Order: sequence, then C-alpha cells, then structure tokens
Amino acid sequence: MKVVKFGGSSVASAEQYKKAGSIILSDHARKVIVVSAPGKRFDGDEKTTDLLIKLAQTVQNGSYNEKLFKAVLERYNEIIEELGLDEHLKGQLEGNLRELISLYGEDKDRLLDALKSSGEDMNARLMTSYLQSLGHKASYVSPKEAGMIVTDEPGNAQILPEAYERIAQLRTREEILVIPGFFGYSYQGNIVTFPRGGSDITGSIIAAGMDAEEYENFTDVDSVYCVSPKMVDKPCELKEITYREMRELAYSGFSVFHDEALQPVFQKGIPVRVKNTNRPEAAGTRIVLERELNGQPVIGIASDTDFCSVNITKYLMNRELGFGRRLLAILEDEGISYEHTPSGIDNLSVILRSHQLENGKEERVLDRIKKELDVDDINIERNLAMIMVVGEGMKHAVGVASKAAQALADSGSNIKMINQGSSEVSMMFGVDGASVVNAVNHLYRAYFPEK
Ligand SMILES: Nc1ncnc2c1ncn2[C@@H]1O[C@H](COP(=O)(O)OP(=O)(O)O)[C@@H](O)[C@H]1O
Ligand SMILES: N[C@@H](CC(=O)OP(=O)(O)O)C(=O)O
Repeated sequence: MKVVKFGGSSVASAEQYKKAGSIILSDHARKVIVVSAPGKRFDGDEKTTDLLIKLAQTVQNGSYNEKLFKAVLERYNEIIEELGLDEHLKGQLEGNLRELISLYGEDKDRLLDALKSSGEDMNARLMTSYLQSLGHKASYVSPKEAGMIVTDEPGNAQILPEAYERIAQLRTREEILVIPGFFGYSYQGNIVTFPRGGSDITGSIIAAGMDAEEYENFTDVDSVYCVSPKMVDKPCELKEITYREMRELAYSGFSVFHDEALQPVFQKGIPVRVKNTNRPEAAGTRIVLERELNGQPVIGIASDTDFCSVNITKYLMNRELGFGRRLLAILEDEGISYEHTPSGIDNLSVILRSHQLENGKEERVLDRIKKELDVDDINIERNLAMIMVVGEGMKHAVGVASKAAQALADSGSNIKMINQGSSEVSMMFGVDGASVVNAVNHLYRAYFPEK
C-alpha cells in the first residue's frame, strides 16, 4: 500500500485534479491520498492558504469583507463546476467556512489555524467526491478520525508518539482514503496546523503509521535537483538521495520537500519518491536510507537568505565559565531559536533568521546581552545567506572544502563564516545575501563540472 501526497500545484484546478485522479487510479496500491490546498495555477496566482491567511487577518483587524471570503470559495467552486461535482458541495463548504469564522473569530491564533486548515479540508472533500464521481469507493477521513494527535502550539504542531498506533487502525479500511494535509488535533480539541508546507509532514506521518510500502510525493518538477531550479537553469536530477542528505538540503532551502517530513518515514525505513503530477512517467527521486556514493562527494547545494549574525566580543571570554550558556538562555527566554554559533577566543557569533528580531525584539535582546553579560562590543551583521554543500561521500573525500573555497573566490564572494558538523555530511558557508546566486552557480559548476 502506498500513501500518496499531492502538493498544492497538483490540485490547483480541475485540470490538475484530472491528472491526480488518473495517477491515483492507475495503481491499486495508491490507497491513501493526502491533499494540500489548491496552490498557484499560474505565475502570479495566489495560493489558497495565503488567501485564507489574509481572510483571517481581516476578521481579526475588523476589516472583514465578503469579497475575500467569496474569492476563497471561488477557487473550490470553479473545481466543482468544471468537474461536474454535486452542487450541494458549494453550500456545504460555505457553511463550514462561515461556522469557523463565527466559532473562532475572537481568538486570533485559533482562527488563523482553523482557516488555514480549511484549505486542505475543503480540498480533501472535493477529491473524495471526485473519486466517487469516477465510480470508485472513496472516503474523506478527517485528521481527527485518522488519529493525527498533535501538540497544541498554533502554527507549529508536532505529532505525538501515540498518534502512530491510532493511524495504524486505518489499515483495515478497504476503500481509497482521502485525508487533508497540514493539520491535526490537540488533546485540547483544537485544530493545529504544521508549519507552512506541512502537508508533506502529514503524508509522512500517515505513511509511517500505516507502514506503507512507499510514500509518493507528487509535485510540479520531475525530480529533486542537485540545486534549486530557481537558482540554476536545468540542474542535474537526483535519482536517489538519503534521508540525511535530504533533511540537510530541505532545511537549508530545497523547498520541494519539507525537512520535518523526513523523520517519520526514516524511523520506519519507508522510501519516499518525489514525482511530477504533470509528467508521472518520469522516474522521480527516491529518498532512501543508503545509496551508492559513486565516488561523488557532493550530492546537492542548497541556499537560503535573510539571516543575520549577532557578533559579540568580550576580552577573556574564553575564561568565563558559562558565558555561552547564559547567552543562549537569553535567546531562549526571548523565544528565539538560533542556527549556528561560530566562535573565537574572545568572540562569539550567533546566526539567526532575521525575522526573529522583528517587532522591537532586536533592541531588547541586544540590550539584555550587553547588560547581563557585560560584553565589550556587540553588533549585528544583516542580509546574510547560508549555503549548504551536502553529501554522504564528503566524509571520505579530501579537498571538498578547498574546492568550495576556490569556487566562492572565483565568484567574488567573501566567505563570512564556515561551519562543518561532526556528521561530516554537510558544510556550511555564510556569504553576503547579494552574492548568493552567483556563489551557488560557481559551486554548482565546481562540483558538477560535467553539467
Ligand atoms: N532542489 C530542488 N529540486 C526540485 N525543486 C526544487 C528544489 N529546490 C526548490 N525547488 C522548488 O520546489 C517546488 C516544488 O515545491 P512546492 O512549490 O512546495 O510544490 P507543491 O505545490 O507540490 O507542494 C519546485 O517547483 C521548485 O521550484
Ligand atoms: N497549503 C499549505 C500546506 C502545504 O503543504 O502546501 P503545499 O503542498 O502547496 O506546499 C501551505 O501552503 O503551506
């Protein structure tokens, strides 16, 4: 049995629904379907999730307007009409959406989560109806019924361990099951969404809980490429990649698969296959436990922007027991998570995602560090990009870093930071945000010269 997830682009319109439908029905093993909310239909289009977020904001700030509410429903109504589905669905979806607004209107965080979740929920209902209209036995299964029990933090759900046993009970079902991605329910009875892009996480959890033979993730590219196709034109395709490599790359910018979606399938050793809804005949990429290294140390290069570095200097920092702990405790206290902490004898830098210092936090945090740790100097370097060079083969290869250093020098990028973890599966370089595209292209040519 396979669990199959269709991303937003794969269920964005009636035309995409038809492709998804024929993919589902072309393989009897495709028994459990996880859907995202309708994504972009064309360049410049808006994802339904983004419309729903806007709608929640208008309810919260008192500027609610019926036009936006209708615009959301229009995305679904269009699909209903073009697929000739039961017109009653229109009223049902509208009723559900209005009910969520009146139920949670007063509670900012819960309303946002409820509306975000409704994007996938409505789509799962439509996909069920579509499969039924084609004459197949299919049922909508809500995340509550499926057993998706999660933590209660809005927008940041994590699955609870006991969920897997509940999900396993779905194995007795014979019909095709359609489950909305992106959210679960907490013990407090709340709808709680995963981070953005989280339908991948739902698919992985369901695949692990049901012990699927494979987790198929259908999207809009033929494969996972060794560099983002947004950075490099027609980069090389990856046939296989390990869970570890994919997690590093996904965390560092490969938005094609959510980094948090790897752990559930990894624990069960369930292979993942990333495939293209628009070209299902393409083999796609398999994410597996081990792969042939083929003498190639690097498998991928990912990058992400909008980081900053908080640089701290204090004479004799090396002698001050607990300095690092107290610094990180201030960040924890302020609800800030950090990425890396490169250090010298009398200095230490903390690399953060910049948005964490918005809304007045920067001044407070810097002030606290200055006063509580009595530092000599503190400053912020902004607009940094992090480039991650990843590959299981790096551990056994000599000269991987020198190749990167040369490529970055050739690109004219000043390396602001280097970091290599003990796993030796990745190497990270901090560069100026403005030079990242050029830097990645040079790295790509250095590690994949045959392309
Ligand atoms: N290394 C990569 N390989 C393939 N696609 C990538 C990579 N890095 C970024 N992407 C982007 O990920 C997109 C697919 O992910 P996403 O937009 O979330 O699709 P979906 O709508 O299926 O959820 C691709 O269109 C591509 O632009
Ligand atoms: N619809 C949600 C969840 C998701 O996973 O979507 P997609 O499959 O389109 O990345 C979002 O936009 O975040």
